[in-house]
Amino acid sequence: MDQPKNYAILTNNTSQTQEFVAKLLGNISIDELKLLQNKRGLLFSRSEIERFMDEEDRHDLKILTKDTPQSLKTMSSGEQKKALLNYLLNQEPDFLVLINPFDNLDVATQESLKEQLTEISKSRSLVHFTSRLGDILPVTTDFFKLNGNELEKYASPEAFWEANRHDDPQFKGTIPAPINPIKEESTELVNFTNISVSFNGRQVLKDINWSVKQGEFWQLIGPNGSGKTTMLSMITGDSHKGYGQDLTLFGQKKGSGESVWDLKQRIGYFTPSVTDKFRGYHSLENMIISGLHDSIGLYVLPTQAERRLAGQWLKLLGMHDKKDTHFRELTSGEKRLVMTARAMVKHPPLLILDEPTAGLDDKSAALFVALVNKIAKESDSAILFVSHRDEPKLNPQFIFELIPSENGSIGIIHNEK
Ligand SMILES: Nc1ncnc2c1ncn2[C@@H]1O[C@H](COP(=O)(O)OP(=O)(O)OP(=O)(O)O)[C@@H](O)[C@H]1O
Repeated sequence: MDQPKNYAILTNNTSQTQEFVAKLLGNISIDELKLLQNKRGLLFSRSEIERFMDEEDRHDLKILTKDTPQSLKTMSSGEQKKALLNYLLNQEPDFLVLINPFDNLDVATQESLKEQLTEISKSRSLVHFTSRLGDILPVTTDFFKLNGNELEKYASPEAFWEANRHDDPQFKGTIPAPINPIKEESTELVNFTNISVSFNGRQVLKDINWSVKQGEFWQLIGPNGSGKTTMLSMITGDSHKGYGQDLTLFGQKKGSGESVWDLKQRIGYFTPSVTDKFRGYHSLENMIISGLHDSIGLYVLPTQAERRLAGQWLKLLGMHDKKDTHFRELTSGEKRLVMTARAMVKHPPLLILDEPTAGLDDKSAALFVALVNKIAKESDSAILFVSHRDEPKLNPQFIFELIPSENGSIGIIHNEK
């Protein structure tokens, strides 16, 4: 039997991936992929996982999780992806369409998924849509780029790699100062002392000790399911697991009558799914100003000072000429830069960025990382950057690593990378 073809399709901010995948799975003829014509393909993507989560939530249909009492929603990304892949393989498709399969996965899980896909690629074709060059599988036989809806084929792997290298991005100018600086009395923003967390009798975090002080730049890493989201939600006030334990936030012991509103005031938070809340027609200027009011739209007329400040941020991002453009018209990379500016506009004592580069192409991710490094250097905000990926150019001062063990993850601190 001939070795099946394996296709890598590099995507960028212009790619209409969803439309293209719909064509491919709908058996609409695509010249460059004609070997897949009339074959049965199945989709492995984040959106599929979300669709199954929705089925569980709304219709109580446990499809991917039928063999476990746990819901898909509470599983780690690695557990969710494993469940989806098993489900798809059981249906014996001719080919698999993968969209950014390694996003949100830790290094070890990425490696084991890579091995599994390499094995699968021997018996069926893979069509791998990826925004990251580093994710391309060595078994790839045919290289493409998706520009808009057009597939561009490269004559050789060498031609592909040569054409898609990119230079390091730079921002010109400095981080704009806040209008009303927030005075933070406590030098220690976060303190976990021997914090442990269990879900349904299973311990997830064990004796976590961690202190984040003003102005520090931390990266929080750990394999899927190690408890990163659990820790973050204790900091943002979205989890009650901190009550009755020795958790202090901005100098106030958890459970001592602190208000969640007060907490939110001191934290700038960004995770890519937040972007979905902004579906209306918000101009970029209003988007940034709304960060001063913690609102989704803007309900009061902005002051001159606020408009000036928004202008300074947009200038820094190289989007000054787009101040009246609607947010929804931006590429996903641009949206994340604007959302980060929005989270940062007040200069909150703590800026949390949760998997902020997931799904971005290399160029947009590098630009995002350059912005974060700049914020770390030029502001007094402490930064907490959560990611699985080793973002090559990210310059955290400290890394907090969660290492799973049978009795829950323990935390280890590394100085710099
Ligand atoms: N509400 C819940 N009920 C039951 N189990 C939960 C709940 N929330 C989290 N878990 C479990 O706790 C563990 C830690 O989950 P958490 O989401 O904090 O990990 P993570 O490090 O953020 O993972 P990922 O990187 O995949 O997002 C996982 O095994 C998860 O299944």
